Amino acid sequence: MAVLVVNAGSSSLKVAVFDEGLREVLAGRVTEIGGAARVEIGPLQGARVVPDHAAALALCFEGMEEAGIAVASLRAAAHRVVHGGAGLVAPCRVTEGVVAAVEACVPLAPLHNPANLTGIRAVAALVPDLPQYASFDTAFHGSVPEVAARYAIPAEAEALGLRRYGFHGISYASVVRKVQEMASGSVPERMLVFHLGNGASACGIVQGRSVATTMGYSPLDGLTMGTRAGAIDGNAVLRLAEVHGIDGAARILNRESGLLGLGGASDMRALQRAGTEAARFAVAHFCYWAVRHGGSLAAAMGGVDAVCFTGGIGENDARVRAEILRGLGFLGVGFDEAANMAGAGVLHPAGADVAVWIVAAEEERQIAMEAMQVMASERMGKA
Ligand SMILES: Nc1ncnc2c1ncn2[C@@H]1O[C@H](COP(=O)(O)OP(=O)(O)O)[C@@H](O)[C@H]1O
Ligand SMILES: CC(=O)OP(=O)(O)O
Ligand SMILES: [Mg+2]
Repeated sequence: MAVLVVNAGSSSLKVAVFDEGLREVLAGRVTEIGGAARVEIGPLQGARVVPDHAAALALCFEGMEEAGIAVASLRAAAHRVVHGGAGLVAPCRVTEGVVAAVEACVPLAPLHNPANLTGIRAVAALVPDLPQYASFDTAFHGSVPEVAARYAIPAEAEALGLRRYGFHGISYASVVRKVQEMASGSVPERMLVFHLGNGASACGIVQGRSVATTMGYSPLDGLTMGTRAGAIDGNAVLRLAEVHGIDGAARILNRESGLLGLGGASDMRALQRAGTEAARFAVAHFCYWAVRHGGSLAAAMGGVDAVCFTGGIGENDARVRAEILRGLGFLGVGFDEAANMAGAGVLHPAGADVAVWIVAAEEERQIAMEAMQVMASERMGKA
């Protein structure tokens, strides 16, 4: 009996199947969804036109069956849900109430929550009796102090739910777990973690708990991203809404900005290949703002003992890592150029005060572990 994990990102759909001993028996992904996507699921490999997340999920089921994993053998499905709002703060069983709460958060995470709901509904349609579970990207940031979570706005505005929730929490939790495993139980006191994917954020983590993060009310704030603007003055948002209407402003800020708006492509690999002046500027903007925000998080922690990179760009793009690490040199961060180019796990030189690591995000395993914990407590409740 196995657990199917569905991780719908803004531009990708990742699936994995874990057995009861948490061994990964299948991992697959569809990336660059929205056009000529790449498909890597068991025997299904190559380029395909995949217009949306529903089509990507259908391909995942096809690949799973072809790889010899029958849908009937699944014991549960577990999903990444990006925005859980104020109410959904711990992994849980998916009920109608949970679906309604995730639906209510769609305006807060327009690129993500619809894809997460697509996954939940597609699984329910295919295997109606399969128990489903959800883990929330917002949950890891429940430890952030009020001073970092609140905007300086009046109470009536705060009452609309306008506060900084933070995202990529499943990834940050998996990084903390993996560093803990690496260091046999302990984690560095102050960790600055960069999750650099299509969506990008950074997080200050003290004693394994989030104390500050760059994303806020929605996954739009903070770093320059694939198609999202990152931090922008509220009055500039109002001006865009005046000229383009609210939907137009939302489209520009969420889907047409970031690397795409500056450099003509949202995908870091494509930008690095393009090598045009605009592409170079977009990459420079990405790195500059990662450093600026990293400095702010370091200030919130009173210094840094370790820097970690994760996510598609953080794990794979040596040039971006080098640029960011050079910018963080003032914090005492050093790195070995050859280790960085080789993509080794450990990037700091021997004897360094600040550790620098590449830690592959294990969102799917984290989600499976969390779902299994909820299942275990359900069994305890029944016993
Ligand atoms: N080898 C690589 N070199 C540079 N960038 C890469 C590489 N592999 C993946 N990326 C980038 O990672 C980003 C996607 O990250 P990922 O974490 O998979 O996205 P998502 O946010 O959709 O989960 C894209 O910009 C892609 O170009
Ligand atoms: C929250 C978020 O931005 O997720 P992703 O990086 O998968 O788009
Ligand atoms: Mg992602």
